[in-house]
Amino acid sequence: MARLLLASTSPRRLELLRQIGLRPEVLRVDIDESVRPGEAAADYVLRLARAKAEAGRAQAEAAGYGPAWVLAADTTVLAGGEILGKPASLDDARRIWALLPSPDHQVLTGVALVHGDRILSRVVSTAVDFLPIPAQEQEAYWASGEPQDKAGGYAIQGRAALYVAGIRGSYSNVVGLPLAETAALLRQADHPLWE
Ligand SMILES: Cc1cn([C@H]2C[C@H](O)[C@@H](COP(=O)(O)OP(=O)(O)OP(=O)(O)O)O2)c(=O)[nH]c1=O
Repeated sequence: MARLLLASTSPRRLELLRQIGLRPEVLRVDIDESVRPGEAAADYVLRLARAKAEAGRAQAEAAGYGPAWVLAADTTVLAGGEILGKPASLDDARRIWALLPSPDHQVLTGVALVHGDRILSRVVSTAVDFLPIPAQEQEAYWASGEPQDKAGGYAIQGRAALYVAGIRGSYSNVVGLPLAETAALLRQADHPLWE
């Protein structure tokens, strides 16, 4: 049995993997997600994805799991030269939203896969053309509960679809896990996709 472990508590990532017919077990890992001074966005998401996957492997080994593939990812938004995480408050969200339509922004996801002593990883970037959120809609959007746990303070798969004029690149990457590229990593690590 090819045991796939997902070192992420993001319900979106689990849902995306299920969409392509995979049924991973979920591990909760906690790592420090602070950005290092001067760190580029691509380096940041790659470092975090790898750290989550390594932490997942350590946890799986401690729990006595047999051979497994441990998958992890981290998503962030790059706009106006700034790395934007999850908004801490409505004021913070307003500041972040103002940076998104300029005229586009990048969503970057780092993906890492650990198997045995190998670690495979890559970064995928999607450009999102984002419309300004009208001032009179901002409070209600915040109150919907959707922005709080999302990088950039919005969810393309949710209400914020109405602010997305278009994207260039992977849609699943924006939701938190680029599926084509993740499948490529799994094949590279000899994980049988469907068995
Ligand atoms: C831009 C955008 C982000 N997101 C989500 C994807 C990620 O789950 C989240 C970014 O936070 P992450 O830190 O990448 O992931 P997480 O905290 O949800 O889960 P974990 O750290 O346990 O792996 O933002 C959307 O769901 N839709 C979007 O349109």
